Amino acid sequence: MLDPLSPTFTVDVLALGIIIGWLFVWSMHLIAIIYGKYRLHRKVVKFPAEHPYPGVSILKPLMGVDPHLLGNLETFFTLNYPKFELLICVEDESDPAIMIAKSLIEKYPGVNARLFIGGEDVGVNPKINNMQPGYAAAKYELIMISDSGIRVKEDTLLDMVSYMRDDIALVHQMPFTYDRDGFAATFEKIYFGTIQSRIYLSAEFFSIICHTGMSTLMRKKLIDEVGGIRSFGCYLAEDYFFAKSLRDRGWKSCISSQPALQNSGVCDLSSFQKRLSRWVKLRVAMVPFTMILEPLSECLILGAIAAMSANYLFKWDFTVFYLVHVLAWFLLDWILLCTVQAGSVPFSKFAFAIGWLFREISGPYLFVCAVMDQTIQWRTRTFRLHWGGIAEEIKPKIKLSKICAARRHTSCAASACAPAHPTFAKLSRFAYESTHSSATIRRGVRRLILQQLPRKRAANLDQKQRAERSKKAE
Ligand SMILES: CCCCCCCC/C=C\CCCCCCCC(=O)N[C@@H](CO)[C@H](O)/C=C/CCCCCCCCCCCCC
Ligand SMILES: O=c1ccn([C@@H]2O[C@H](COP(=O)(O)OP(=O)(O)O[C@H]3OC[C@@H](O)[C@H](O)[C@H]3O)[C@@H](O)[C@H]2O)c(=O)[nH]1
Repeated sequence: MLDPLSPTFTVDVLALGIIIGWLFVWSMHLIAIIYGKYRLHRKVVKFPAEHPYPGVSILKPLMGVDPHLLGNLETFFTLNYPKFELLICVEDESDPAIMIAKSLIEKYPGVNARLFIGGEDVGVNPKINNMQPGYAAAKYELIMISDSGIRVKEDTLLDMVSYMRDDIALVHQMPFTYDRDGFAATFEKIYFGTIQSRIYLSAEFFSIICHTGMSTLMRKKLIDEVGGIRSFGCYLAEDYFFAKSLRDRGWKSCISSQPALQNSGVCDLSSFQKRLSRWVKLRVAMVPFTMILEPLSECLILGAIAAMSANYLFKWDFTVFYLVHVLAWFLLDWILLCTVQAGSVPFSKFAFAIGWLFREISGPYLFVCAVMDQTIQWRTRTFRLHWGGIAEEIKPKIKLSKICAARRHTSCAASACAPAHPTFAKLSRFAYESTHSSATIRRGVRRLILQQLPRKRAANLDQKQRAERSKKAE
């Protein structure tokens, strides 16, 4: 029994609290697996004939090109849904994504698709600024926001709309990944299919807001009620605040049955870790309790403190407790991943073990690094977040005209490579994610081209640029 007068009372309570928290996390494992099996990958329920489908305006904010953009975007042109429009938004008039969008618009004249170039400066969030002209032109009652790296199945929109019941205002797809090759892709799938799915499905089960805005369907009139998407432009995590604003007005949100298939052509460990680190900073600023709970809910950390507590309270062997804890966690993560994938994963169990260990070891380290650094880098811009989630741009975007020159360089180089050539992805990432000056970008792009293109092609490219420059000088 706990005795408040005992000198060890505080330690006793702490140890007991840790064991209760540890049991709670195990219940989250079970909830995620059971709820995931029940909620995900269900057959799409069609509307009865007398009930017309609501129209959907799909906003596609694009920035830059990667080797999968064409294929991903094309899946939206082949959606099986009776009434939708595609509003493709590109901020920069020299962005090569425009060419891709135009080629698809031409290829599918039967699809109601329009291109909005230039964006509108309505806040700090560049994704909102980019989408604003498209949003202003949207004519249907539902809007879908879908990021550039998302791929859809023919019936994805039907699936999402079927969850938009009378009391629901927001339906989102739980982030997951499309099957791709390579260790980075394996790592991404493991991250989204284990830790992220566990939190997402448990939060959904307990009706806690946990909305990532890569693929979201919302009632437009409810967003218009608070001034449209421009009212969320002061936040970087507009997705969380969309859900919060609707929840505060008494509306519900839910996940759809199909998880989101992220299929960006830029798939490497460093970009992914940067993205996760940006998300950690957003979460900590918006929901500060995650600063404590997030590291404490990591397998290796929680296992260690729970083993110490069990050893202190019940004299159980630390090492045996810890090893059983890690093994059971690993097995439940495998089951959850298979549940979210709904089929076999595109890698071996050995690859899973390596990827899982790497995720578990790097997760806490990444978290600490993210919390220590106050600034947020998103594509070409740098921001600082204030408590509550309001963002401020601290390093203005590299001047448009300058970065355009670097981008022209990139697309020129890209057309010289085969589209699937790894150089293409490298060049895109370099030019679009870089916060260096445009001269540095140009130098770097040039170095990459010279390193990786066959000599003759590189020389041609160089000659072409020199000719261009002397023409300009004239
Ligand atoms: C006793 C254990 C409690 C566990 C607390 C776990 C804390 C969170 C741990 C890991 C985070 C995993 C990722 C969750 C998905 C969020 C992805 C994301 O960051 N997206 C942002 C960018 O798009 C977006 O702006 C953020 C949206 C949601 C942020 C809110 C996160 C809070 C989640 C808390 C859920 C606790 C569920 C526990 C159930 C009782
Ligand atoms: O400057 C930018 C950056 C991004 N975007 C667009 O915003 C979308 C998401 O961008 P990224 O893929 O870089 O970022 P993430 O996947 O991390 O986004 C995620 O986290 C931040 C949230 O605000 C987003 O809603 C969520 O999708 C893309 O469609 C991209 O084209 C812009 O339009 N302009």
